[in-house]
Amino acid sequence: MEVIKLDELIEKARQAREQAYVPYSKFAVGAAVLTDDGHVFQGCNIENGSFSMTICAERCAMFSAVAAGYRHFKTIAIVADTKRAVSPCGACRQVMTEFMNADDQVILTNLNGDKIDTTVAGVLPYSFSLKDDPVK
Ligand SMILES: O=c1ccn([C@H]2C[C@H](O)[C@@H](CO)O2)c(=O)[nH]1
Ligand SMILES: [Zn+2]
Repeated sequence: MEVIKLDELIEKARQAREQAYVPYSKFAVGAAVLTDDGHVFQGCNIENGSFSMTICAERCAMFSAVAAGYRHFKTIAIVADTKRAVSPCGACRQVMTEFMNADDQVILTNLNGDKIDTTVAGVLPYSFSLKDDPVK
């Protein structure tokens, strides 16, 4: 299996951003997740006239990987045309905790090339986990 470089994953996120369906916000976001065996899944934000039905690029990419049978990703890269590296919303951070480990890699970037190389715990410290449930 070919080893994918971080720059290639970011390029996949940029390509996915081109597919964003954003007639309402005009704010296009792209994401790409890397699985343990080197597969890449892309996602873009997809809006809806019933606004709350919108899905973010990050969850689109993660759910696409899950639908293909993957249950763990080691890296997610996110890109938007923002002044600072784009930051994922709370819902997407929570979904990351379901399918990634606390020390797995989260890359926040923008079209200017600003880059923040952080982790799941970095974007969501003290995250909720069912592992804390004493009944389990
Ligand atoms: O991290 C984020 C934040 C927002 N959006 C989308 C949702 C909506 O389509 C638009 C504006 O919130 O950006 C994402 O895709 N990812
Ligand atoms: Zn989100």
